[in-house]
Amino acid sequence: MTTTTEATPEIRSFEADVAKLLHLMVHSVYSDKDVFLRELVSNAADACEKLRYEGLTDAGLLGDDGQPRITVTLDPDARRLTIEDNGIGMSEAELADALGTIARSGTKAFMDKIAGAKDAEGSQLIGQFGVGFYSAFMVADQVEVVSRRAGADTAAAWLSDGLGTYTIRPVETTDAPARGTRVLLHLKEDAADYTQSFKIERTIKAQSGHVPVPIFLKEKPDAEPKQIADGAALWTKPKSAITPEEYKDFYRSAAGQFDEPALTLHYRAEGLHEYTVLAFVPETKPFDLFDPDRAGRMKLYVRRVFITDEAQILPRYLRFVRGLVDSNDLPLNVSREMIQESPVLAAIQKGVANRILSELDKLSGSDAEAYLKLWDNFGPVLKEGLYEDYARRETLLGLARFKTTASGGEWRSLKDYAASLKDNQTAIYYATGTDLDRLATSPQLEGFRARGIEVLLLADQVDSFWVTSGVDYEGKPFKSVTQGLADLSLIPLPEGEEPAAAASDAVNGFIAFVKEVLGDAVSDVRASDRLTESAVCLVAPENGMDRQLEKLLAGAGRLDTTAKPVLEINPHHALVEKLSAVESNDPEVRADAAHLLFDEARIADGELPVDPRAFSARLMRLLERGTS
Ligand SMILES: Nc1ncnc2c1ncn2[C@@H]1O[C@H](COP(=O)(O)OP(=O)(O)OP(=O)(O)O)[C@@H](O)[C@H]1O
Repeated sequence: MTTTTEATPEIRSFEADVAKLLHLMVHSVYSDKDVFLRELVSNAADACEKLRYEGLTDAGLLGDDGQPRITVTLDPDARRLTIEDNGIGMSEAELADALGTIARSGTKAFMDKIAGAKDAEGSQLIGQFGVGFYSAFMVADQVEVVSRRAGADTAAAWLSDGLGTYTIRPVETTDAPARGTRVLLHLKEDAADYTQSFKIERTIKAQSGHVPVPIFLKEKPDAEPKQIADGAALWTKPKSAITPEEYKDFYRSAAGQFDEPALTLHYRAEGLHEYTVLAFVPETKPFDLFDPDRAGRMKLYVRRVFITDEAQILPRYLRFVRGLVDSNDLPLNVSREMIQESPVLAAIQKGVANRILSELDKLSGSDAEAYLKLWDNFGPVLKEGLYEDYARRETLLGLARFKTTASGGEWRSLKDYAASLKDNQTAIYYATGTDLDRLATSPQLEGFRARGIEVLLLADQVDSFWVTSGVDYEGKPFKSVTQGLADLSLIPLPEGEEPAAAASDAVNGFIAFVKEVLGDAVSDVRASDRLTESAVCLVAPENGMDRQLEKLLAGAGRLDTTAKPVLEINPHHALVEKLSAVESNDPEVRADAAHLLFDEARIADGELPVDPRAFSARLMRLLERGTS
């Protein structure tokens, strides 16, 4: 065995984000500093699991120490706390890479959040962003990490006071764990109680009692280690032997969440394939929910050996589900790459996704309030499945809930909607936009309201995509209220109400005039049957793209050209009737009015006038006329 020579430690700076994060972490006063222990124990357990996995193909890595173990050692006299594992360990390069940067995406978002977060939220955030290790600096003013990678004959030490720089140096292997990592915390004065054994034992049992690696505690450096957690994987125990509290603790330590699970699912699948599932739906939104990679975090185990958390066990629209699947059938020595191809994994993926959706469905029936809360959090993500997962579309449509013009702010299902269809109603109508309140008052809805036709108000970005993907519900297509002709005349008005008379010749003449004036700016100008109060609105041409989707795609630079809208004019609006009566030999007023009506319709849609300067000149001209 060779040992390394003493060298001057090299001083390195933290990546800018780490330095900022450390500053935030140390200077925010979290009420719950205990999280650091959960993070370090969880890293130690991960390291043991990684070794267990690599040991499958390279038994030599385990040497004569095949039992994974985490040892926490207290030293009250020196005010020190050490967490040591005999896991995979880190080489010098890995140390610098893992403990000088932040690997995960979304760090910027995290920083913004944590800067404004309240105490409890702050500690919740730490685990979710893969910044767990740095939480050590909440309680320590110096942290030393000595590590020796499994199978390596060198060891290295990382040292930092968390103030912007760290050093890395090679150390003698005799000063390092025989294998794995030792994290030594020089505790701050006000964190001295983390050397009290009862406190550490209680905290570890509560936070990390169910990690699949046994944990030992040494009250003093020379004390006998005492086992405080058995490392028995919680999911292998029968359901009846697990308390809700134990599930919750496991969820928190495994998922890095600090809330309660909104739904806990624990079952064993038997038959063709045998596997155990322990999955949780969080009560609050994890912060990586809308990360661009949309990666799930379900872990895959094979007979209690952690294999990977990148197997994408669940479809991406279920990425908010946390937990694990432990398979009995996959070969233990399967490579991570091969797993993706495995028919066993495909069967697991199918089975688990179906089961989760059916549990959600059950919950919607048994506890509507809990379900709606869950929908409130994850509905926008689940709806991605409507255009990504054709096979489960019907199930997902059944799970979907909507705010509608008839729901008074509550959620409605499509079943509710279908039950209140009007006579002759052949489509499910919807309006898309970015803001629910604005949507509810959009002029395009007026005619539908007048006939008591319910309209789904879709304010999530994803809505524009699934509604235009050829979806239907019980044979009824989804149709935008801003698209094509409304055809409302076929649907009877409420009793006692008369349909509006046909547009007068003067109005028809005015509409033709507006069309001529606007020319190429619109694809058509026509009398509207969807307006009852407003004078004008814009809709998409019959076969045009939904206007909201068009705006989204154009905004993202994914459309070269956009369709010209149709300007619909309410033929019974008092202003329209008056304008129609303006002498046609006063073309200037009528032309100004035509442009202003078009601009007004654009403004109601949240857009700017075509030419803001011309708009204001026309408005001034008309106001002057009106007041002179
Ligand atoms: N005890 C350890 N043994 C081996 N590697 C470790 C250990 N502790 C930390 N690391 C390495 O440092 C990296 C950063 O750790 P950190 O706790 O900051 O984030 P993470 O564990 O990746 O994410 P999360 O906290 O969300 O689980 C880890 O990914 C791992 O590679």
